[in-house]
Amino acid sequence: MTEPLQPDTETSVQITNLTVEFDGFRAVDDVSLLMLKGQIHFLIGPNGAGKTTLVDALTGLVPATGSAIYRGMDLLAMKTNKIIRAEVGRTFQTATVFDELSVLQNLDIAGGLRRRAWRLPFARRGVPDYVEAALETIGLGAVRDKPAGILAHGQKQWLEIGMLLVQDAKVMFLDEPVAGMNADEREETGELLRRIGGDRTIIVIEHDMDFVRSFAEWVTVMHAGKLLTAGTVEQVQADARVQEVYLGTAADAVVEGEGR
Ligand SMILES: Nc1ncnc2c1ncn2[C@@H]1O[C@H](COP(=O)(O)OP(=O)(O)OP(=O)(O)O)[C@@H](O)[C@H]1O
Repeated sequence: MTEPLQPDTETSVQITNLTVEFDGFRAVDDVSLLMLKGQIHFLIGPNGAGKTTLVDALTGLVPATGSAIYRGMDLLAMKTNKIIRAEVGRTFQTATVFDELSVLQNLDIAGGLRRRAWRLPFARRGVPDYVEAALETIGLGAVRDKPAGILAHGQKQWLEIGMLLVQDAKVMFLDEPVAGMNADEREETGELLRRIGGDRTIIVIEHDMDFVRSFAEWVTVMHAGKLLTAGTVEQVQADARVQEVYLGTAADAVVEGEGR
């Protein structure tokens, strides 16, 4: 693996030779890359490139070989609940909120995951400060007592991000957060990512290239399980191999060892 291109930034997760096999099929094939603190990092690539599987491996959902070092721990050797407690969280392509519970209750329960004790919100008075803060950050104060099930699609995604905030996730993996959103919602989501960035590491799997262009600080491109290339939006867009894989004309254009 080559050295980071931005040596003044701090590595958050160092992934080395990460491989996931399903019955002999390599969905993620020997991927090495760095995720830097304070950076909005996009993971792109055609369907089936292995993006979600990579995040599944980093969040304990599928077994993988290689290593993913975060705060001196190997995420690949940890179970999901331990990974959450280590302040690494994720959202899914389909929002996973509890529809019948209110926005506030969803946030409170997510906070409970971090506190370990499963303290249902009904049993308690008042709203913890960090829940209020998350509510404000995601802009859902006006619907705090509404059941999550009635939220618009975009609002559900923001609630999911709020659920990571109350867990105090320092590394957040977001799987296609703007899929199905209108232009205004996409813009608001991008602004939200900037607001919560700070000292967090934010990894976004995304197909919406306008969104990537507007908000990516770093882009990693995967293709057929492998790392194709990585760089700024401008660098990646100018890379002929990236254009080729998106056009489907260069299935064997993958080069190895181009992480940073
Ligand atoms: N549980 C599984 N068992 C077998 N194959 C799987 C499994 N999960 C994913 N795959 C395969 O691994 C490959 C990578 O899938 P993955 O969902 O990670 O791609 P992706 O880049 O996230 O694609 P998309 O953008 O369409 O979500 C695909 O060929 C997929 O069919």
